[in-house]
Amino acid sequence: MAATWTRLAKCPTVALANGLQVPILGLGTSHQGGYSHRAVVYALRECGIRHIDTAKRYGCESDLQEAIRESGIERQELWITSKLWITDYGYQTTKQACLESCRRLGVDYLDLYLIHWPDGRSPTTSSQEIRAETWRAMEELYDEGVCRAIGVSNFLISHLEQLKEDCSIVPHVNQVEYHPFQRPQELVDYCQSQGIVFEGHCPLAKGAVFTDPTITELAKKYRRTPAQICIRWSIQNGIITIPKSTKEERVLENCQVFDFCLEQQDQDLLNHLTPTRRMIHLTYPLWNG
Ligand SMILES: NC(=O)C1=CN([C@@H]2O[C@H](COP(=O)(O)OP(=O)(O)OC[C@H]3O[C@@H](n4cnc5c(N)ncnc54)[C@H](OP(=O)(O)O)[C@@H]3O)[C@@H](O)[C@H]2O)C=CC1
Ligand SMILES: O=C1CO[C@H](CO)[C@@H](O)[C@@H]1O
Repeated sequence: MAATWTRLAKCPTVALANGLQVPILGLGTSHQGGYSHRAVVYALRECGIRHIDTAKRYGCESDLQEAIRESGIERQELWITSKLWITDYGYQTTKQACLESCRRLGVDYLDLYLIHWPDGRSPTTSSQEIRAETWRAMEELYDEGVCRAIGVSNFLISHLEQLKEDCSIVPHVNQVEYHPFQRPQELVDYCQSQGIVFEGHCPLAKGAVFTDPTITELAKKYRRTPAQICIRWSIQNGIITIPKSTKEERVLENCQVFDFCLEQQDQDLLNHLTPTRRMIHLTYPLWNG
């Protein structure tokens, strides 16, 4: 176990526009597939994970408080991201939802708070208006120090362009689906040009990439698993990645990605892979740029 910790202690970070450093590898905690207290404690205590991605929607913020407490890891050593769910969009509700997430997590600040999806739900206001109002509350949460960084998730270029008209703080992060089958390069480039850090979610495409012949061949070549190839690929592209597993042995496997390197030709292969399967969030464009 100590060896893994040593490797993760060297886990690179990605700098946000305000200078904060985000560990490039985090742990996802989506409700899909369930929550495992043991896996989270194991990730923190035994694997050296210091970055947790969660959301009100996942329903596990209170469980995470318990896992963090049990891990014994100090608050200031952790990077905790949570997200505002669509039913809370709006000025007052956003502020309240953030404080409630903090309370459930047992923290007095979040490292990063994201608007989970671009489309809020309100019968009376247009989405752009809701987003602007919501963002104003996010900016205040940032100014008040409740959130050390603020951002968005699943925003397309059009959403970011609209938000630009209304915001005084540019989102620090845009968290979007990113794996070898879904490579929104135009969006990645746009974010970079605006000083927005692009973060990848769903890095294993929930397992769909594991049977791809190119990925399985690379796994054989490097004597690694398909999951490790995908995680390493994201890291080598400089993209923050947050795989989730409820199994301790897989959490460990997903962390063992700092002791090998994909050759440039193999990185390029994955950067140009033709997806063999359509993935999640089907309402979104399929990117393979
Ligand atoms: N902002 C957003 O809208 C979204 C954010 N996210 C975030 O990204 C995180 C990761 O995405 P997620 O949707 O969970 O999916 P992932 O791409 O991380 O895949 C998770 C699935 O892969 C399995 N798995 C994990 N590691 C391995 C391994 N080494 N070998 C084989 N199978 C493995 C898991 O099963 P098992 O548990 O059995 O190991 C689980 O079924 C989320 O948990 C969430 O935090 C995700 C989707 C949308
Ligand atoms: O983060 C996520 C995980 O699951 C949700 C579905 O309930 C998604 O909407 C979301 O993007």
